[in-house]
Formats: sequence, C-alpha cells, structure tokens
Amino acid sequence: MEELNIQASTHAYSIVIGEGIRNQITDYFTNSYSSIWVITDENVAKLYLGDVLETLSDFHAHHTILPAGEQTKSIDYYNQLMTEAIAYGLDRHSLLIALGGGVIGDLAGFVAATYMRGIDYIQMPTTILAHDSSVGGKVAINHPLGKNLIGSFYAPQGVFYDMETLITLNDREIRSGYAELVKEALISDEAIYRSILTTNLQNLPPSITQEHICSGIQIKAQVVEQDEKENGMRQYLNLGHTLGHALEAHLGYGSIAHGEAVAIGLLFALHVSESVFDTTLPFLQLKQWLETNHYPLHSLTGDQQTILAKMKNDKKNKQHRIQMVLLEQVGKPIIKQMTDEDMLSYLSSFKRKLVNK
Ligand SMILES: NC(=O)c1ccc[n+]([C@@H]2O[C@H](COP(=O)([O-])OP(=O)(O)OC[C@H]3O[C@@H](n4cnc5c(N)ncnc54)[C@H](O)[C@@H]3O)[C@@H](O)[C@H]2O)c1
Ligand SMILES: O=C(O)C(=O)C[C@@H](O)[C@H](O)[C@H](O)COP(=O)(O)O
Ligand SMILES: [Zn+2]
Repeated sequence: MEELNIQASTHAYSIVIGEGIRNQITDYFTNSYSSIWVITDENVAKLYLGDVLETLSDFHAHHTILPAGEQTKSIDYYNQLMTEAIAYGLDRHSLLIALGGGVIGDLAGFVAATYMRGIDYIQMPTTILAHDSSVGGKVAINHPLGKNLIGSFYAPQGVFYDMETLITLNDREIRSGYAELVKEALISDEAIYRSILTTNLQNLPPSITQEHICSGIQIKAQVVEQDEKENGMRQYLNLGHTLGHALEAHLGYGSIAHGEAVAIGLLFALHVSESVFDTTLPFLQLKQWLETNHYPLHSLTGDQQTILAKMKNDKKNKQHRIQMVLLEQVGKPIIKQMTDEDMLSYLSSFKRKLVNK
C-alpha cells in the first residue's frame, strides 16, 4: 500500500494506492456523511460496483450507472445527474464517489463541484489513465466545439486507487493510459521515460504498471501542488494535448481514446520541438514504440485547416494564438506561442513524417 498526500488550496487529501482498496474505503472517511452517491459506468458497474456498495452497507447509499464512453461527459448527462441528485434529496453533507475512469471522474467531479455550490467527492480510479485524471482537481464536461471547455478546479477529498481493478482493462485502455505516463516522464524524467519505452504493453507485469503509475502520480502531484490553477507550469501536463484534444473533437468524442489522441500529440510536440530548437529528440524511438504497441497513428486525418480550427479552442491559447508545450530536451518543457502559418506547416510535415518507415 502506498500513500501520498497532496496539499490543495482548499484542503489536503490522500492518494492511497494498493490492492483491494475498493473494499476498505470507509476506513478513510474523515467526515460523517448524510448520504453517499456512487456514480459509475456500465462496464465498471458490472465488475466492481457490487464490492463498493457492500463496503458502504452501513451508509445511506445511492448509485447511478451511466453509459460508458467519452460521449457521456456531456451537458445532457450532467443535467441528468443534477436531476437525480435533487430527486435523491442529497444535501450539502452528502458524499459523491466517482468510481471509474477519467470520464466518470471528470463528469462526477464537476457535478460535485457545482451541486449546491459544492459537495465532497472522492475519486476511485479504475483505469491506468485515471492516475492522471483523479489527481489535481480538474473536473469538466466537453462541448462539441472543444474538450473540457465547461469545468472547474475542485479537489477531491481523497483518491483510492485499487490496482486489482486494472487487470480487466482491454488493450486499448492500457495503451491510452500509458500515453499519459509517457507524457509525465517526457516533461520531467528521462530515466522514467526510458524505462517505460522498454516495456511491451502486451506483456505487462502488474508490479511494473504500479511502479509506472506511482511515478506518474508523483510527477503530477508535484506539479499541481505548485500550480493548482494552471497559471504556469501546470500547462506542461498538457504536452501532446493541443493536437490530442483537437483530434478527439475532430474525429468525434470516443472515436479515438483520449490517450491514443494524446500519443499522436506527443509525437507532434517532439516533431515541432526538434524544428523550433534545432535539436534531436527521441521522435523516431517514440514513433517506433507507439507503432509496436499499436497506437492508431493513422487516425490523424482531416485537412490542416480543420485541425487548426479545433486547436484554436484550446484553453492554453492567448488572444487566439496557440501556446504549445514543447521540449527543449526530455525533462525540459517550455511554452511557445505559435503562428497559425507555422502550425499548418508543422501539421503537414508531421503527416509526411508519420507515413515514413
Ligand atoms: N481531469 C484530468 O486531469 C484529466 C486527465 C487526463 C484525462 N482526463 C479525461 O479522462 C477521460 C479519459 O479517461 P479514461 O481513459 O479512463 O476513459 P473512460 O473513463 O471512458 O474509461 C475507458 C473505458 O474503460 C472502461 N473501464 C474503466 N475501468 C475499467 C476496468 N477496471 N476494467 C475494464 N474496463 C474498465 C470504461 O467503461 C470505458 O469503456 C477523458 O475525458 C480525458 O479528457 C482528465
Ligand atoms: O492535469 C492537467 O493539468 C492536465 O493537463 C492533464 C491532462 O492529461 C488532461 O487531459 C486534462 O484534462 C487536460 O486539461 P485541459 O485543461 O486541457 O482540458
Ligand atoms: Zn490528458
């Protein structure tokens, strides 16, 4: 069992990582709650909701099961959840539990942030990717024009990460989660980056995944403690997301997994960085690793203008100018303002480079 503490601006909270934690969460409750509301998706419900509800048997507990997938992170499901919260009679002393991946974490977290101007919630991540989404308090829903455009910063009361739940993830979700681990390593630590790139995602011992997840969470925790509201260095956690988010919106939410889109974005960030800083970064090495692990690099479709238009809705932008996270070297991120002309040109040279063997 590993435990890490994070100091948010409003309160401190723990991240507890280990096996079987879904059966022990009530040991960590610090407040007495009038009722508890578990929000999850249909896939996670089949696997783990029963265990969690059993753990909560001494509480007045409700649960809601939503369709799985990125389309659920929408204003329609947000509205449905608000109606349910009112119908259940939840008060300000209720606790919301987000049991699932980043979609459930982001959506349920945003409900917690806004229901009666904010109630307590905890994150119970069940995907590798959610090592990222469950930490740091970014909660949001999507708008058809852009990812996470409606949201808030709202820290959870705790993160309870049961490593046992990861054994039921399929290959796509393992790939997706690992993209964010590669991202965290790229912005901070060459040794971790190299360690991840020696792994074959089809043959991953759980102990190695846990090691990678713990490093990823430590990196993320250090960043968000210093810059919770993304006034500066937190933007580095957005490496790969300028293109990644644009691609998700362009292809239709859920057509490509978030991490798969981010993986393409990471490669693009290395491509642009090599050119801007006239340096050599591990572009080819990363491309090869992504190909070996079946990341859908062919998904970068659509003309450059269409992709650029989506990038223009990125939250990092200033006065309609794109701010990209680039790398001077592995472990040395920097923000650069880009012109539209440069972005169009980099997109087209990147597309050519993607098809070269
Ligand atoms: N808030 C943040 O800081 C932050 C960070 C990174 C990503 N995100 C967001 O997270 C979302 C992506 O999260 P995700 O990749 O976890 O997606 P997800 O929540 O859709 O989960 C992926 C799929 O895995 C299934 N699943 C979940 N846990 C499972 C398990 N243990 N076994 C089997 N199947 C399981 C789900 O039902 C779903 O079909 C995106 O919306 C992204 O924008 C947010
Ligand atoms: O925590 C952060 O900050 C991140 O940027 C983490 C990202 O992996 C995540 O996808 C986040 O939701 C993106 O934030 P956004 O502000 O670009 O929507
Ligand atoms: Zn992300």
